[in-house]
Amino acid sequence: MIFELTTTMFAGGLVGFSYYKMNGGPSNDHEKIVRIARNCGLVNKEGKEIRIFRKSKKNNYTEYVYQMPQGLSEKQFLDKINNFQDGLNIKKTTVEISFEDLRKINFRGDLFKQIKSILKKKKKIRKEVEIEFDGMIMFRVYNEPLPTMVPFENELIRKCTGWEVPVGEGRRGFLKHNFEKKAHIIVAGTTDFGKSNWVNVTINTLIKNKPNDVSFTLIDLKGGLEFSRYKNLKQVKGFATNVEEARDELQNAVNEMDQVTEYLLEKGFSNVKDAGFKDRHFIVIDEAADMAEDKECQRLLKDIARKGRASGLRLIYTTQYPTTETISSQVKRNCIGRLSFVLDTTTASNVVLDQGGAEQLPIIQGRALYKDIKLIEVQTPYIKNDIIKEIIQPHINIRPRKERVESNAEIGQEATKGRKYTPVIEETELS
Ligand SMILES: Nc1ncnc2c1ncn2[C@@H]1O[C@H](COP(=O)(O)OP(=O)(O)OP(=O)(O)O)[C@@H](O)[C@H]1O
Repeated sequence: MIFELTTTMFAGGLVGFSYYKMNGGPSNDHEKIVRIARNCGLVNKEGKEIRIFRKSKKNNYTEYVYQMPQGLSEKQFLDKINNFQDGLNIKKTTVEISFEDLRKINFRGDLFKQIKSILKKKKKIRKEVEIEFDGMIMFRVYNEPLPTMVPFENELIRKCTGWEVPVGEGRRGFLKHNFEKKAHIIVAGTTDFGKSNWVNVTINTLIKNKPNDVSFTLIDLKGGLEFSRYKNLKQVKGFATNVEEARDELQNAVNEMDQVTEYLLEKGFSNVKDAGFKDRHFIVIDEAADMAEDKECQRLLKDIARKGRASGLRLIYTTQYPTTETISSQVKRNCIGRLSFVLDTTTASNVVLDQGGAEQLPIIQGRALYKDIKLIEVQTPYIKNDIIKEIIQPHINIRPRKERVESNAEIGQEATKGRKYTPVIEETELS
């Protein structure tokens, strides 16, 4: 009896809601889009507004396509993306109660408590919007927002082959960056939004998938804390924590690059891939702004950015201060890969992505824009310290790097005979 009463009340609620909608309640998303555009001044001088051309429901979103009045631009709409998003989300809540929930009610127990706990399932829906121009202005309104957490797991590593690394979960699926296609990448973003985490995701994926072919030069100008855990890995060729050391390590990389280039020229190959070289050497710079004023570092970096691709060098260039001083035009031109977490200004976004957008990202750690043909919003994977520990542990070389380098250089020489190494295992705190 009570069950019938409850379900009747629920059904009555639904009817009431439909009646409310029919009689001028909240408008549908199409009407809201038109109204928001009008309120944002997206109307041309003749007073013409966007006009609906097509609406289509897809798997996880609805697409609204409008004719754009002459005189307006895609950029004007993109600049207002937050207005559209907020406008579509005003008071948008729903109660997720199924008949199954109602069936489970124990009518002999505390009914009030049980109904209260069902109502707690009330879920806030946050619709997210994408705007694109393709002759017409297109709004994609997604049913579900992007996740705010994508854990880095073995499954993600398995999705990457060769020199691919995870970029993140986008609205149309999982996105990867391929260092064979885009050799160098700029990673920018305001402090604390996920640059170092993404670099860790990249380093660990490469160590897992290419343990014998990958090598790194790690330049950590934020005091060495971020990369110290990798210092004694067999894959780490160079390690720098200040500008002087960075200069030396960059010079070593350039010397290696010149030798490889010479070999390629001699043998008539145009790049290491054609020559069948398996190795790739990643120069990872955490906070490039700290060497912006060092002329020698800048010269070496430009050289690597320009010639490194063909000779197997890969550049990962991160900064929280993207300006024309911290990212020189030559570095930028040669870093085709771009990933940006939230930035303060449109100007900063322009430096990294050649367009605005990063300044409008939601304030969510790990949320970023990846530049492909278009900008793609992603939630980057989050890697935990224990996973890093597990991946790198088998590769820690108990001899300090400097001695390893000397040892390599002396292989086959008399000098190595009877040499005593002191095994030093450096315990580093994982941040
Ligand atoms: N992909 C992610 N998903 C969820 N949370 C994340 C993600 N990436 C980073 N975070 C959170 O943000 C914090 C800061 O991340 P990270 O150190 O990578 O930022 P950063 O941009 O490198 O900052 P800084 O420029 O100060 O070094 C992390 O400790 C973590 O809590």
